[in-house]
Amino acid sequence: MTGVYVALGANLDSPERQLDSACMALQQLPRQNSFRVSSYYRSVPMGDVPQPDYVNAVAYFETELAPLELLDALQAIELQQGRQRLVRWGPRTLDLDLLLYGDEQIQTPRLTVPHYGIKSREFVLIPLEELNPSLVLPCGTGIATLITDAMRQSLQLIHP
Ligand SMILES: CC1(C)Nc2nc(N)[nH]c(=O)c2N=C1O
Repeated sequence: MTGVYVALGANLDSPERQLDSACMALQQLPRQNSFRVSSYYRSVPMGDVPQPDYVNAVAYFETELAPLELLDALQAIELQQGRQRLVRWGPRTLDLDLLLYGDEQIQTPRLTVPHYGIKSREFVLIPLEELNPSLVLPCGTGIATLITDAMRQSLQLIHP
């Protein structure tokens, strides 16, 4: 079993319900256990495409699925929940991004792990810290060193 962290994001079609459904689907994945999810946070859209605020969270679970099998499973859940890739960095019903796969560093045409935004996105770092304050990235950086007061103030806790 490998411990993995997945970022959840949604800003269309009842985003909180989208994340609830995604959490149910993640818990149904084969060969996984120890599922935990952070609180939900409201965040201002990153990027310059006008769109509604996001609801973000991070989930943790252990899996026997290989990285690309897990990626396929995440993309299937996104599609089941109506994900349409119309505009790059545009609004979406559900985004599931594989942030970390154990301590592995993966670089393939389909998958880069750790996720390229993991060190800069407050809507990833704050929920990650909630799940594991002492988390150290494969490069050796502790996530606690990456979080600023400005990041904390930019996110609004929705519900634990
Ligand atoms: C469009 C882009 C880059 N911006 C985001 N902005 C926020 N706040 N949350 C996201 O999940 C998110 N996802 C994205 O893909």
